[in-house]
Amino acid sequence: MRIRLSQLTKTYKGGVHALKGIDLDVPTGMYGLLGSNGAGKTTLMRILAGLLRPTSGTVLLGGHDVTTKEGRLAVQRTLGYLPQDLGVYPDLTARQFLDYIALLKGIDERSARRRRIGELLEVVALTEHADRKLKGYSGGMLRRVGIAQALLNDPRLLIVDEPTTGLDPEERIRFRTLLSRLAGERTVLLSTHIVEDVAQTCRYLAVLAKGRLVFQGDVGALVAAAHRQVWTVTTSGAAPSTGRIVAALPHGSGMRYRVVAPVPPDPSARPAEPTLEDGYLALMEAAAPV
Ligand SMILES: Nc1ncnc2c1ncn2[C@@H]1O[C@H](COP(=O)(O)OP(=O)(O)OP(=O)(O)O)[C@@H](O)[C@H]1O
Repeated sequence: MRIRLSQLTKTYKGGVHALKGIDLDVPTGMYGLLGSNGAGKTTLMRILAGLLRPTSGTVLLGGHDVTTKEGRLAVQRTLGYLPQDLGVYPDLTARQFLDYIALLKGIDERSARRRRIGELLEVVALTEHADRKLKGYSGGMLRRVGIAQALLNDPRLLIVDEPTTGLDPEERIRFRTLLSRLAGERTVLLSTHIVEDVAQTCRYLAVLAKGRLVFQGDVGALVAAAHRQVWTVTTSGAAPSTGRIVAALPHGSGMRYRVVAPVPPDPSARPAEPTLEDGYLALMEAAAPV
């Protein structure tokens, strides 16, 4: 399902400008939305999910304008949302919890619910834990229950807000692989501040900084934008005084620094091959130099 945003703004009561004139076009497949804390990601996700009204602008999901009541109703059935803070009932088992959400989503027929929940427990690899109470689940397992509830209505658009925060490395990799598998013909919009999650799963991404869209395009273009902006500096110990240091490793009797800066941070600096993280940091550096 294609997403088209035009001139989208959100100003909260009290005057916080959370989104400032966003124009964005999201194709089908897995799409990353990167931004630091407070950049406006959750605000954007909640507007897309129809839970928050924008101050101005249009939001088209598969051609329906979700800023109108008719548009929201039209897309409700084709949208799945995993919020940052999904509340669960700890005394329910995963199967009971999913059954309860399926009822809320209007899957009235008991056998249809049972079948769908069985399928989804398989998809998220929780079948063997399905009859355990949620209070005994790890963070990663709870996140997978969250995905299962978002998939109950087989949505064409799946919105996931910072799903890997706080997960251990194995769970993070497992979770993002699951999201990639789900993408296929769906649009999966992954909002995160973890650059590696986007690098490993998305071909396209957008970057938000302080409510503004500062990049949209393919991952390769953001990496390429950091060309000749990433440097290796080897010193006897002292850190370079300009640029953003992204790594510092002991090297012989001194130190080797990796630095993101628009110009060489030191006469001895050598250009280094950029990664997506470097591209992201170079963009942030340009938006708000340290
Ligand atoms: N209900 C609200 N009322 C007033 N200001 C808000 C509200 N919700 C968010 N904000 C402000 O809007 C800005 C964007 O917040 P938002 O939660 O969308 O960012 P985010 O990128 O999701 O951040 P995080 O990664 O920390 O969740 C922040 O300055 C935040 O303090």
